[in-house]
Amino acid sequence: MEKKNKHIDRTKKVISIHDLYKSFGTNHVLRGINLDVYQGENVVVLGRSGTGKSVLIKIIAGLLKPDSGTVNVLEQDVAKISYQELEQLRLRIGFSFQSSALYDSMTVRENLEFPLLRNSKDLSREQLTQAVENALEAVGLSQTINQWPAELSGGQRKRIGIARTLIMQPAIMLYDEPTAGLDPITSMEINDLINEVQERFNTSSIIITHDLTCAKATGDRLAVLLDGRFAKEGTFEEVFASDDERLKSFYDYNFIT
Ligand SMILES: Nc1ncnc2c1ncn2[C@@H]1O[C@H](COP(=O)(O)OP(=O)(O)OP(=O)(O)O)[C@@H](O)[C@H]1O
Repeated sequence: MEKKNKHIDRTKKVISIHDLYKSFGTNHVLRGINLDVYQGENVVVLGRSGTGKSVLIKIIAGLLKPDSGTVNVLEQDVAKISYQELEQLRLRIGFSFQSSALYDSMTVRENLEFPLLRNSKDLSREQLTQAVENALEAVGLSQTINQWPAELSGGQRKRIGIARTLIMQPAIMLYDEPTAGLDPITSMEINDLINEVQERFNTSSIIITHDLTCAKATGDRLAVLLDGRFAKEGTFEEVFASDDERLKSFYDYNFIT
């Protein structure tokens, strides 16, 4: 799918990270991260295994505390707000984890109802059903409503996981390795879905991956994490036109189409 870039509002920063540092003991993982994500923008964070991509999105979601620096999400400083405010903020952030993390003992319908029942207790049965049907329709899997996760393919489970986050109408989507473990065709479908979600719900997204096909298909902008900092930012073409040998070798080892 061609990306159009028309949806980005550069006057609104939904995520703004300044001079972020995070270490675990002597393991200095993030060493001066700066990143702005604009309304409607898909930003891909690329990096090799263990470079701190997951740590970064956990900090954005308030699941880990930074050692220093500021992390503003939807105009709130995640390190400074109260626990209650953080809980409210998290409701506006949708996570798509590496594993789709569906509950195997629940049908697709029950999996999707679960976050709604936990967070919006006064919904009627009709409203719940409507929300579930809308979310399933958005990911193209209306027919699976009464199925069990075990009956679905890996790609379908991934889509249901995305539907379960969409049901909360998030402003921000965080995708952690959305195409990991999927075949190339299914990966392409997930890439298309990420773009469709962006266009339909006007979300802003951070997509962390080392799949360059995914990065090229979904990223309005790429940021390459190397040695705890963003070594390069720009469009796919800008990043990989660079003379930096580290980027060249990343490209050579990872690009497959
Ligand atoms: N809670 C934690 N406690 C201690 N060390 C941690 C913790 N979380 C992450 N780390 C360390 O931080 C580093 C970065 O981990 P992270 O999971 O962010 O990597 P990644 O870039 O997401 O890798 P991958 O692509 O393999 O998922 C690793 O060295 C990891 O061991």
